[in-house]
Amino acid sequence: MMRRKLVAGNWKMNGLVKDCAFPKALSEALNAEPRCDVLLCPPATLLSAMSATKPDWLKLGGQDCAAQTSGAHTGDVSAVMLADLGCTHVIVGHSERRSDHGETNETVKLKTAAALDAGLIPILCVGETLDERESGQAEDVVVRQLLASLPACDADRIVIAYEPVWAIGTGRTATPEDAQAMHAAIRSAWPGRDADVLRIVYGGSMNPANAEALLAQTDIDGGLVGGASLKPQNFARIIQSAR
Ligand SMILES: O=C(CO)COP(=O)(O)O
Repeated sequence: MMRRKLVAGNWKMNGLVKDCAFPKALSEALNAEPRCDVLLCPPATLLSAMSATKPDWLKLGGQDCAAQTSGAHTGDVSAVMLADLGCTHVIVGHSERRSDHGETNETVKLKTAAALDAGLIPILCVGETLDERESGQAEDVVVRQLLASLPACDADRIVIAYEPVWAIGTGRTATPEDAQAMHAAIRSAWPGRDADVLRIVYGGSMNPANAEALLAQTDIDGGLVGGASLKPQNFARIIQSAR
């Protein structure tokens, strides 16, 4: 099964209006249209401006969405609002949302369902802590987290991001072999019969130096890139390593 790779940038809480020049700089750094899907998830404040100026091949996504569609939820942004701005994807259940905002698997499941209802492709994040890995429970923890956060869904309507918590922003990456083993475990745990079309991307200190080896693994269908997506040159080199 050939799954088209997806390289996504998660800017987290970084980026000001001046950074809307990023898509142009990225196009220049790439030189040619990418051979994989490329997604950028800037902060919600920049989505409208970027949506107006981005090239067609660059997809836009939110970093989170509310579980509800609209109403009295001060400060929240709904999946419908993201779709309205031209977003095609939204990250849900990132470990920073789980820890900063106390999001549970149940919350993440509702948000994932809201994204699907709005016609967005959720990028559902799962990952173990260092303690969980060192005590040999990583695969069990991740599979349990996935099944508890996943609403009924076809595999071609969702992306799973495996992001080991200990690898996020630490400069410490999972080895290609460990990441491959986890991605294979996620694929075997997929509850539907369509697991072969499920895209599973890796996140956690992915950079231009380690991307190629990670992306060459059979079950690694792309990357969710934090820090290295902030500079057009770095992000372009990761995109170029995805074939
Ligand atoms: O959390 C991440 C992407 O969602 C990964 O962040 P870093 O690439 O900065 O480690």
